[in-house]
Amino acid sequence: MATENKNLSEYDKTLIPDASKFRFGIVVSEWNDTITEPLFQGAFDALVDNGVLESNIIRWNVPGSFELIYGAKKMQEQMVNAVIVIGSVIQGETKHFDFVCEGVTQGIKDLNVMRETPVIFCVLTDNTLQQAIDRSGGKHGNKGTEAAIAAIKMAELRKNS
Ligand SMILES: Nc1c(NC[C@H](O)[C@H](O)[C@H](O)CO)[nH]c(=O)[nH]c1=O
Ligand SMILES: CC(=O)[C@@H](O)COP(=O)(O)O
Repeated sequence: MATENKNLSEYDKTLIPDASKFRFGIVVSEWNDTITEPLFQGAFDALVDNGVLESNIIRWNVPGSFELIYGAKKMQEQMVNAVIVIGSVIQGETKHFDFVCEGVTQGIKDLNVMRETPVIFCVLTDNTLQQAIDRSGGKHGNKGTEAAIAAIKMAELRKNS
């Protein structure tokens, strides 16, 4: 199902596990911060809306999405139940978009494979700025909200497995 058929901000609180005892690390890319800041706010608000204490949410910034890999790796070493990485990669004139997107995707995948702390992929990879706006609080909702719910569910799965 494409994003255009699903609002990223919608969730049923009755289906979300109790997150009041969980700690979360959020690593935020500074590139395209007009997009990554609303994504962070969406994630932060959703975590708090589901019982997470504000003091149990750690935020670190990194320069760009490619650095999310290292930031997430170091965040996994903190006492957190799950990590969320937040980035916005927007197509430019060159193939750099392809390499950044592939690199971040593979790097975050590797961290999920090699380590115990789940890392949630909240990295928008858009053709245009408008597509990014639409997915960071615009007409399609906020992917940060979606990522927060995924983080809670994966923290619960880790606790029970
Ligand atoms: N063009 C975008 C970048 N590029 C920067 C890289 O992520 C990285 O910081 C740099 O190559 C140094 O290692 N980053 C984004 O997050 N979004 C972009 O659109
Ligand atoms: C994803 C990028 O690195 C890209 O936005 C940079 O733009 P350009 O390809 O025009 O250098």
